[in-house]
Amino acid sequence: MKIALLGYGRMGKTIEKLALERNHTIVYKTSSGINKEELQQADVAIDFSIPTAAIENITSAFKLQVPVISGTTGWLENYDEVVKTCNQLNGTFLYASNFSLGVNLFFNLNEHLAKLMKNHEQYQVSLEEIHHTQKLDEPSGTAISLAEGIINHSSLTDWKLVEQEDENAGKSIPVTAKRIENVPGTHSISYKSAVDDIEIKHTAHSREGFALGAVIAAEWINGKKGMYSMKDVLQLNNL
Ligand SMILES: NC(=O)C1=CN([C@@H]2O[C@H](COP(=O)(O)OP(=O)(O)OC[C@H]3O[C@@H](n4cnc5c(N)ncnc54)[C@H](O)[C@@H]3O)[C@@H](O)[C@H]2O)C=CC1
Ligand SMILES: O=C(O)C1=N[C@H](C(=O)O)C[C@H](O)C1
Repeated sequence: MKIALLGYGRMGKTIEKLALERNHTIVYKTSSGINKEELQQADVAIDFSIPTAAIENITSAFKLQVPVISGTTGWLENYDEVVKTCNQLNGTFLYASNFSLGVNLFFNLNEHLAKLMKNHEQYQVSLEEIHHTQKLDEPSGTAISLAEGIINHSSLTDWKLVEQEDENAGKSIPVTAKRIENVPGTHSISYKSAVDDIEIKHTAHSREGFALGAVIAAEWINGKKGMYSMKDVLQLNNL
């Protein structure tokens, strides 16, 4: 498969290594803006760039009829607009806040736990994410997805970025974001009562899991039309 890498930083480079190991070819890579002639050589584009570039990169791929995978976080307030553009331009799109198999299983576990805890209001839920100090956005896209998973199954209505996890966030889920040198991505969800705590946690040991998930998604989407998610790729819909 011929792949275009839109964003050639930490993730772009890890994806390149895994894609080559899986016998794919990188036909185009960019760290600034799009060259249309080069992008249209690709079977699939993979965007891991920066929040302010993602929408333009994704839209360029739609216009050229190149299926696009995006893992860039920090632009999700415009997600509905991008879905509209994808439909108007008959494009192909898959966004995931986290492409690793482990985190996608963890998303499922989080929703199961939220359902279980729904009627036990003596437990206060909170969410913590830890990432490397170069990360541009906070909270992480993964933390937002986890918060949405809890909101879908509880009486909480929103999430709120707070300094301290015990800060009163009202009907919102308090989310803390810590930045520590070289941490690839750690997410934990705690339910705390006066007498005990329940906690689930996912710790990425490197970027390889994210990159492998993105390449698997690119292989899966090649030749398809429309909007998809990692639930489609990993067939996690009916768990
Ligand atoms: N969904 C997932 O599984 C994961 C998502 N991410 C997200 O992916 C994004 C990239 O992460 P990293 O690779 O760690 O960041 P990075 O900072 O190492 O790489 C971003 C690259 O994008 C380039 N860039 C800037 N403007 C551009 C443009 N107009 N077009 C193309 N490239 C452009 C930068 O020069 C840089 O090389 C972030 O938003 C991060 O949150 C990161 C890891 C996993
Ligand atoms: O910026 C990162 O590094 C990561 N970003 C994603 C996010 O915002 O959730 C995924 C992963 O945690 C690493």
